[in-house]
Amino acid sequence: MISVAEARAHLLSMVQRLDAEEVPLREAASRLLAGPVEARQTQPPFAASAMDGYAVSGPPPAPGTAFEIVGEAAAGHPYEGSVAPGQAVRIFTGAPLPKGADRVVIQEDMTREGDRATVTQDPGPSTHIRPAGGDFAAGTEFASDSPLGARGIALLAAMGHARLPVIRRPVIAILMTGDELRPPGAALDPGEITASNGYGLAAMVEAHGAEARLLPIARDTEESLAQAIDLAQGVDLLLTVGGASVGDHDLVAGALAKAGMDPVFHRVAMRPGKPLMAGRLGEMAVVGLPGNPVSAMVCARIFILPMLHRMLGLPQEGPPVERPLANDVPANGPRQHYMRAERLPDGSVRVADRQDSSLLSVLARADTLVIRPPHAPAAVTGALVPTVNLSDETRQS
Ligand SMILES: Nc1nc2c(c(=O)[nH]1)N[C@H]1C(S)=C(S)[C@@H](COP(=O)(O)OP(=O)(O)OC[C@H]3O[C@@H](n4cnc5c(N)ncnc54)[C@H](O)[C@@H]3O)O[C@H]1N2
Ligand code: MOO
Repeated sequence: MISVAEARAHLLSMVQRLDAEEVPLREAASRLLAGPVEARQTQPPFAASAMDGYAVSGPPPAPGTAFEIVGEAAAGHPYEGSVAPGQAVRIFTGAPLPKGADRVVIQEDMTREGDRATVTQDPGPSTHIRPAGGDFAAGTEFASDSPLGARGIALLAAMGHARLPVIRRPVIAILMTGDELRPPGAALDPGEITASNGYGLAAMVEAHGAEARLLPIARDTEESLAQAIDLAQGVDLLLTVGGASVGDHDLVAGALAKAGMDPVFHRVAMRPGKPLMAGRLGEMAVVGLPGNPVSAMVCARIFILPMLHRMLGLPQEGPPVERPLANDVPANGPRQHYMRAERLPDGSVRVADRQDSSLLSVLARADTLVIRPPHAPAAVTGALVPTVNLSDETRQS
């Protein structure tokens, strides 16, 4: 059995950053830019009025100064002439500043009668002008190593990008296996249970930028598994779920070997997740997750998300955060234990009483995994323990 760290290193070495593809701006949200892009234009493209008022030339006019109104400038409707001393152009927010104008006096500080406008109070020093390029100049670089969010999309739109180069979405096939499994909602015959973890895995990888393909549930026969593995050909990563252990009906490793998979490892000193296996099938990485729902979800959090981050070119997450325990935990056995826990308002973590790897209700309540290294001695309330955040699973930028 290899350690968690060894398994993670193997798994990361099985994938690499994917190629770029170009997508319309409207499809770029939550995608990763493949590299820096440059502003295609200057913003604002021209000096513009920031207020509704009168464009005039010269220093701030004193109260009582009168101007002759020679024209009008509105957003999208420039005034083509120029403004001479003593003249004013009626101007609205967003309009290009006319030639010769040095400032905008806001309309609250002026009064108008026909073609004359007179300053009624000190307009102060502000010019109320947005200079050309005040936001950014053509050629300004935009780079981001996190998924594009609303603010980035708005800026890239302003920079004039109708299409953007983004990292291709990894395609992940998810294959649940087992004669006992029925889809959610289907009636259960004796001995049958509802398949659950594949749906959770799909939600998790989709929240992190992958395209998930949930394959039809395979039966515990070589033919059914071979057929399902065949359906997955061409994806970046195949996740099988179940049938990974040592029982007579655990046929997945055999079926993958028969399909030509080069095994990389089988079994990891972790809990849950001992039967985890991995290999390469042509260009495709394959990870065999244990069938127990919590085992599959925990292994995906610990191993599949880092693989996904590598494929997307995202930085790997930092080291585990240490938090104080809110209750005592016993000494650990030989496998690294990822214990389901809840963060309390004071920042401490309460480890759940029941840690069986079939208990989805406990996992759903948890927001943290407390990491207990192999052979860790008992730890008491208040002791600092390394933790993994589970709420990241549903992050969506
Ligand atoms: N003699 C041994 N038995 C077991 C060992 C062992 O080392 N020696 N390991 C145990 C551990 S740890 C785990 S984890 C399980 C995992 O085994 P498999 O990957 O072969 O999983 P299955 O046997 O197919 O299923 C386990 C359990 O989970 C249920 N299941 C399976 N798929 C799903 C699904 N998609 N949705 C919901 N539930 C699912 C399945 O019905 C079983 O109850 O092996 C131990 N045994
Ligand atoms: O490793 Mo199993 O996943 O403990 O339940």
